[in-house]
Amino acid sequence: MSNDARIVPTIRSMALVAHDQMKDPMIEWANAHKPELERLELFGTGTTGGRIAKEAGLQITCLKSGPLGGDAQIGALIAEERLDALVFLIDPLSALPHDVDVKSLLRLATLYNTALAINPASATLLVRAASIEPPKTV
Ligand SMILES: O=C(CO)COP(=O)(O)O
Repeated sequence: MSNDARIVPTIRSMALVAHDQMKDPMIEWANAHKPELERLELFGTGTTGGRIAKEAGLQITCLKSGPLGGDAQIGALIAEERLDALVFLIDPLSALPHDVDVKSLLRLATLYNTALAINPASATLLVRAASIEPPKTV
């Protein structure tokens, strides 16, 4: 990825992940942003992705459930540079048995400069930005 692309990224693919307490907000958010999301290649962890497919009617590739390796699979997509953006609605009030996987995913998103939103407000700004074509470089 060139330096320009790292500063003004093009977003064509996005992963959607939500902890249990954040799944209802994720569904509400996905329904509110369906037109923008339909233009992207979507990936999701098992339960989040399944609910988005069913309750928002979006086409999404569902990986394993987060605690069973789904977070690691999303991290692998990032490491393979196959993912442009991640919306990860994190529950700030619960302890999670797979916290190491959550940390690893956030670390990889940071390392690879993946566009990242961890709450609905920033996710909205991210998906809006994703629908704007970046300026052409000369
Ligand atoms: O646990 C998760 C993210 O850490 C989400 O996984 P599910 O979408 O399978 O619930």
